[in-house]
Amino acid sequence: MIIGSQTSLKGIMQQLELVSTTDSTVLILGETGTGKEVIARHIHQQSSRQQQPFIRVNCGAISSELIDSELFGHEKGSFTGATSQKRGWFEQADGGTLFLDEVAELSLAAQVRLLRVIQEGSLRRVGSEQEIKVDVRVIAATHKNLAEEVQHKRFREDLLFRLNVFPVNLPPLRQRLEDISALSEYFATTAASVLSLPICRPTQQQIQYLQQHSWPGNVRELQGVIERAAILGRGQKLAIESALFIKNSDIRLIEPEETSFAENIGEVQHQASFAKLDEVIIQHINQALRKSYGRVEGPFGAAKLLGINPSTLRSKIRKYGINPAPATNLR
Ligand SMILES: Nc1ncnc2c1ncn2[C@@H]1O[C@H](COP(=O)(O)OP(=O)(O)OP(=O)(O)O)[C@@H](O)[C@H]1O
Repeated sequence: MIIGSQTSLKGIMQQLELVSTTDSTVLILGETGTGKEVIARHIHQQSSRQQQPFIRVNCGAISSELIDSELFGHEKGSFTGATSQKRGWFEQADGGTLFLDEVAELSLAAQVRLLRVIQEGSLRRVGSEQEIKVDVRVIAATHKNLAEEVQHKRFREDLLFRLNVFPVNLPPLRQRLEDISALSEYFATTAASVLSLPICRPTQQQIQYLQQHSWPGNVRELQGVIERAAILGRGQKLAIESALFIKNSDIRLIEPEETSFAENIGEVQHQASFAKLDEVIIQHINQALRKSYGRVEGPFGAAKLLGINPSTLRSKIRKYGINPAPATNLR
């Protein structure tokens, strides 16, 4: 279920309708938690490959020594530890879709080989001279600014051109506040079912409260907050203020009590009324970071805007767990 397909994501969904049925490579760009994988799966499901495998590979999670073998497979004995022949992700996705998540994390050497497979539609397993034909649709995603990565020579320009046939820019949640209501309702319903609790829907006032948050973790963060709110509310209400408070404040505030977590809820809710100052500070810092494109220091940095020392700002960023990265679209 893609929430927002009739609102903030409507334009994107219309584009996806056009591209899904083709075999075009798609590059999905967006901050962490904006729904890149959700979109990749949707493209696959709308394509003629829907009955074939959809394989997701987190390129950032594989060590550079193993990446070739993981992507392209290997022959028995091709390196120490290669005790048997192995088909790589490309071969496993044959006929279907390979979703290369965090593609910017690939080493430059792996990028060369990836480009070759995409262009030629064939690969060689590690330790083999034999060309194997593969029919794979590639969808790649990253939260990084690839143009910047190319500039810093961390990403190959030719691969970017090849991947960037059809770019999809997913906006961060703070730029699609109109979806917070539907997303919260959806997550509240799924949380209730998972937790076997009665469904509690967010009130209008709670939606407005949620819309004031900056959501550096985007939809994933909202999902976590709503689930926590359902637990804290024990099936009677969504305890949203407490859920956000626990996330943003020092968790030790509620730990010293020897009583159970559930018994602490009343206390936490009482403390939550004092949490607003933290919330304001976080939002203000986020606003300054957005204005300064994530720069902390320097004449155009966020510290200057806020009138504080960069080191003070850094310690606040750490304290509040703020993500200082700017919006990462291809510019
Ligand atoms: N539009 C949406 N409708 C419903 N659920 C969504 C939507 N967007 C994201 N989600 C949910 O939010 C969570 C994060 O989404 P997803 O994993 O697709 O994000 P991502 O951008 O791929 O994250 P990362 O960059 O960290 O890999 C998932 O649980 C997903 O189901």
